[in-house]
Amino acid sequence: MASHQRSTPNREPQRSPDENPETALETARRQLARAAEYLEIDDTVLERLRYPGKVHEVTVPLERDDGSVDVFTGYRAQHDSVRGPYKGGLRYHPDVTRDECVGLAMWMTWKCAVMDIPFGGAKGGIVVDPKSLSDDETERLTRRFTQEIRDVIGPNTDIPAPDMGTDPATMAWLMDAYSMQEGETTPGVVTGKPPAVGGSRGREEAPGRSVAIVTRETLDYYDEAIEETTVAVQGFGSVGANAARLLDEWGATVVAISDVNGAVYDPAGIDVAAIPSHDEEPEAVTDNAEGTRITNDELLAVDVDVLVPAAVGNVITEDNADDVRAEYVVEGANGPTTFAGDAILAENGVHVLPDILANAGGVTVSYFEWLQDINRRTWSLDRVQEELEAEMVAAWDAVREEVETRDVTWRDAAYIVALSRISEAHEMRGLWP
Ligand SMILES: NC(=O)C1=CN([C@@H]2O[C@H](COP(=O)(O)OP(=O)(O)OC[C@H]3O[C@@H](n4cnc5c(N)ncnc54)[C@H](OP(=O)(O)O)[C@@H]3O)[C@@H](O)[C@H]2O)C=CC1
Ligand SMILES: O=C(O)CCC(=O)C(=O)O
Repeated sequence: MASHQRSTPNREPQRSPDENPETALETARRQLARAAEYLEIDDTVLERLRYPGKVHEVTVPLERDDGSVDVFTGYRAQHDSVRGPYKGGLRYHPDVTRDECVGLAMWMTWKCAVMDIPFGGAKGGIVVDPKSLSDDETERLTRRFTQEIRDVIGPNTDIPAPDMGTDPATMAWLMDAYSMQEGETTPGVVTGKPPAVGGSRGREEAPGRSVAIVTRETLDYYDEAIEETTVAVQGFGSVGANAARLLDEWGATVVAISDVNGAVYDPAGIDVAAIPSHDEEPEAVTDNAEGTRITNDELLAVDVDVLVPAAVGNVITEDNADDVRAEYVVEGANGPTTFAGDAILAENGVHVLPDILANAGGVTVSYFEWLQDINRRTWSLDRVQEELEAEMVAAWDAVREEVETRDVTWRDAAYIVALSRISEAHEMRGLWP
């Protein structure tokens, strides 16, 4: 094991779920408990799923451009690998915590299962504001972080990918740092790389594309014409910008978008293709989009048909869920709705298409990328988009079937699909070595 790395087995004190209910981990555990009520899952399997398999905490020193040294903390939480290698993104953000990584890793386990992808769930990150780093500093930080987690990642063990604050360039540095240590080029260790170094065409836009596909299928199911639909999107990064642009292309009117500094609202529609995404130019929405300036909180309450929260977690809570006027909430971000907020939306008849389904295009194309890497093949963009379309429609349909047969919410239905597959795999493999 690399120096500075501390692996902690499952030693968390048993706490009531009422304590600290707003964390990603508590929300994930409450959602798990709720979905389990619909299924006959072995208690020991259920208890196991409440905890991560392992959480790795590492110290990452960084030499700044001026020669000074700062020290950052990084995590890799590995939740469950019963269906395949751990899989999930790396987040560079000042609010990254151990518990947040564990909650996000749990969601990855469910997400891969709802898509029927042979991967488990992981998530990691570094507690850092990426905007405070130069490109050279980001590269050095990423290479050192890779060195610290090298022993616990690999193409058959745990395969990282981008998340908030990381991008294809970050993944290329990770792949290079890992490959240098291995002594051979190992593209399958990470996904979301640039196509020049084994990345898949279409990966960057994939989570936004899946948000758009899930929105389209759902509107169609409820007999709503997409051309008559208005949409508000919070966050204009990999997920938000691509979702907004596709929905606009398919005929919807995007009336509100946002970045970290606030939102812009124009009931006549915003030309989303003309606004740079976060990857192209951070904070570009409030600098470029024309319309009325509103806050990110106000965006959640805009009178639209579809609301796509695609930035940070915990934005729809018990305090503001009643203000949501959209009929459909399609979760682009991971965990944008708290457990209490979700209950209010359900009571108000709002259809919530959950994150583990809606933004799963990212990990699905990551799976395609991994297949291309380990088989040394390259797929065309058309093939990636066709296969993503087919996978998303199949997953949406499996969830729709549970919605209809059990008369449950879309979130509960997605959890039922995922948990059935995971618990069956656990029961077949057995708990003990
Ligand atoms: N990237 C991926 O493959 C996937 C990401 N996700 C999830 O989607 C969400 C967004 O990720 P991604 O698009 O990659 O992130 P990016 O870093 O590409 O973009 C994030 C966007 O959100 C804005 N933003 C940041 N903080 C806030 C805030 N507090 N309030 C409102 N807007 C904010 C940013 O604004 P600014 O430009 O001003 O900084 C930017 O527009 C996350 O929850 C992530 O976990 C889910 C599936 C896959
Ligand atoms: O592409 C991946 O492996 C995971 C992306 C991710 O972190 C997510 O879906 O939340």
